[in-house]
Amino acid sequence: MRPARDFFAPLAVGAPAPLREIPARPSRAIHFFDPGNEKMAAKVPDMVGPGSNGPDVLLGNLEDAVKAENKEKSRQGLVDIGRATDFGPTQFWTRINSLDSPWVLDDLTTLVPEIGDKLDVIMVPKVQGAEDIHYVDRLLAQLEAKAGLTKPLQVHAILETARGVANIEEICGASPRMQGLSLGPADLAADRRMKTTRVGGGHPGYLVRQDPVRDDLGVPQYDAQRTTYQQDLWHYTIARMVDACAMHGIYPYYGPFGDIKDTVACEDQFRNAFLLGCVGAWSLHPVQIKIANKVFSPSVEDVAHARRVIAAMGDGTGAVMIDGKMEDDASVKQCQVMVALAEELAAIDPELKEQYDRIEVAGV
Ligand SMILES: CC(=O)SCCNC(=O)CCNC(=O)[C@H](O)C(C)(C)COP(=O)(O)OP(=O)(O)OC[C@H]1O[C@@H](n2cnc3c(N)ncnc32)[C@H](O)[C@@H]1OP(=O)(O)O
Ligand SMILES: O=CC(=O)O
Ligand SMILES: [Mg+2]
Repeated sequence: MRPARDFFAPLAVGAPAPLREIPARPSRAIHFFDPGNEKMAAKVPDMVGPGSNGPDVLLGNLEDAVKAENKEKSRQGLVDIGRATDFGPTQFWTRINSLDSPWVLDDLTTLVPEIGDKLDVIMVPKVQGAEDIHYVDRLLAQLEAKAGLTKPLQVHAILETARGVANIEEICGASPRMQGLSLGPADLAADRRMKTTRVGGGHPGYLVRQDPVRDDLGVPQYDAQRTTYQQDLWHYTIARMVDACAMHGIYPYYGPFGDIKDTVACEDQFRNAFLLGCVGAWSLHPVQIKIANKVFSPSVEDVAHARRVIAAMGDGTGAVMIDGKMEDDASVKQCQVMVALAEELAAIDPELKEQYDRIEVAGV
């Protein structure tokens, strides 16, 4: 067991000191691209920069969705992009191959010396427990020291095995490098033996049905028309993820939504995650970037309301009535979360800033 006083000690001589706090950088869309796919890679330079059209995070994916014969090409493509690109305010992440794969060691021993100074976060798939994070933690420290890096790399774990979900709290607290968790619904479904064939989203068979109406004699009419309500397959896991991340001061994300054409359901799934406490989601196709940017930015109406409550609450204690509703110490804290997020996003998104500023000018 590592005693508390050693938690923030570097794990290799010469490695940078771990961060005491994970910075709250906007990361509404984590946009996946295959760095070995020339067409996708060519689009990366135009996706960099402030504003609501690009993603907050560009992630070069080396794991699933990259064919085995292309692993090396994709890794080299990522190095080339990392070297050639000035990412400005856009974060640059990678998803390495899984820890039991034949590629991951080369991923880390190549990426850290070559582009470790450009990378912000390393996403680790199929994390099973704290032992996986400890392995990556020590190896990164050794590689950072060797490469002379001055900024520690952060680590993001994908929650996509039943064991990972069972060990969620220890994963979040395994290292000061831990930046966040993403739900990996596709692998998680397979690992749990769920009877689905989709990448995220809902399922029409997962529902509850209204009780049968009864006739005048009180006999239930089972065959009569009854409303059904589709339920969210991912509610339990997302809620667990949000609590574990909040407890450890790190950030929860919804993962992939594979039905690219169904932008409406994608928006719904992202919004559920946003309302429950997630800060972003993955985008697999350029069309999903805009959806994530919209959903994970507080609405102008919510920000206006939150500012009114904060102004009315003065020092933040007591109770007031606004529009017929009671507001007190607890609701003002929710409003502070909303306004703090709006301010973070406005700092990197000029279009949003203009919208949020307009309500201030209008004096709402
Ligand atoms: C369960 C998991 O692990 S999820 C994470 C792993 N999966 C991924 O990373 C998938 C990433 N996305 C993709 O591979 C692709 O978007 C696909 C396969 C889903 C769809 O690809 P396509 O059929 O080519 O989509 P489409 O024809 O609409 O593409 C339009 C253009 O956008 C480009 N494009 C598509 N996806 C991306 C992307 N993620 N990033 C950048 N450009 C992209 C295409 O290359 C194409 O370019 P072109 O106009 O120059 O020809
Ligand atoms: O990697 C993501 C997933 O859903 O699996
Ligand atoms: Mg996966």
